[in-house]
Amino acid sequence: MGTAVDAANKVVNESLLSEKKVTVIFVLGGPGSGKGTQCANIVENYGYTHLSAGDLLRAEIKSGSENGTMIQNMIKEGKIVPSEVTIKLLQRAIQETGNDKFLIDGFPRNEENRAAFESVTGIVPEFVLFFDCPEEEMERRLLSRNQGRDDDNIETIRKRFNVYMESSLPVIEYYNAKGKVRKIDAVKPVEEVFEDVKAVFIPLHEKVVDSFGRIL
Ligand SMILES: Nc1ncnc2c1ncn2[C@@H]1O[C@H](COP(=O)(O)OP(=O)(O)O)[C@@H](O)[C@H]1O
Ligand SMILES: Nc1ccn([C@@H]2O[C@H](COP(=O)(O)OP(=O)(O)O)[C@@H](O)[C@H]2O)c(=O)n1
Ligand SMILES: [Mg+2]
Repeated sequence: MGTAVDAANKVVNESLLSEKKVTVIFVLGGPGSGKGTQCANIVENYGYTHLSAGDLLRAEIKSGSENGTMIQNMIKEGKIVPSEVTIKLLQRAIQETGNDKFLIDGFPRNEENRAAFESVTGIVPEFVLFFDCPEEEMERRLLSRNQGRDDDNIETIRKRFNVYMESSLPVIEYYNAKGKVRKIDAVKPVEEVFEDVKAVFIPLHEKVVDSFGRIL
């Protein structure tokens, strides 16, 4: 049961979100597991808005915000930025779009992220799409990503893997215990991984039509 403050926050945020029912899917998996790549495919096929927590943080650095230096240092060290910063960016992005369904990629990355998002927004994810990939494959992909990222070097990558094992996997376990994890074998080629992703999304989006052609 949440506290009175949690309940009050939830009411405020529900009204901020115009009491519209917002559908959220968390997209999780280690660094380099293919979250961003598959989110782009899902957006194209199923009309979700993709919100990458890492992209929002990098945009915040570029915008010259007062938090920029702190965020830049944490990313370089592979550390997780305090929830209040990331959640504000996610909330703003959710409110800016006209859409009502979102893929939230790379968030929550630790227990603090998870609990704060739930109490601040009142949003519970439909499910968690989890890209499961061995570390050596993720390392190979990150080292050849070539997006000019400060954190795609072997020293930071090792730190990110440690943070993933210690802080992010427990969040996936938390949702797994609630039956909310849809696990995808992410080591296969992009197209094959997307076939498995589609198998998760098709049942959500297929229309059931009766014998008169009416959508039920
Ligand atoms: N299934 C795959 N097989 C091989 N390379 C992949 C696959 N999925 C993504 N990649 C590549 O690996 C790198 C990391 O992918 P990305 O989607 O950025 O992962 P994440 O967002 O989980 O860090 C990118 O260069 C991407 O093109
Ligand atoms: N919820 C989040 C997500 C990312 N980040 C930071 O942003 C970095 C890059 O995240 P990302 O999701 O873009 O990285 P990938 O998993 O896509 O490689 C992380 O290593 C963290 O330093 C964070 O602090 N909190
Ligand atoms: Mg990514």
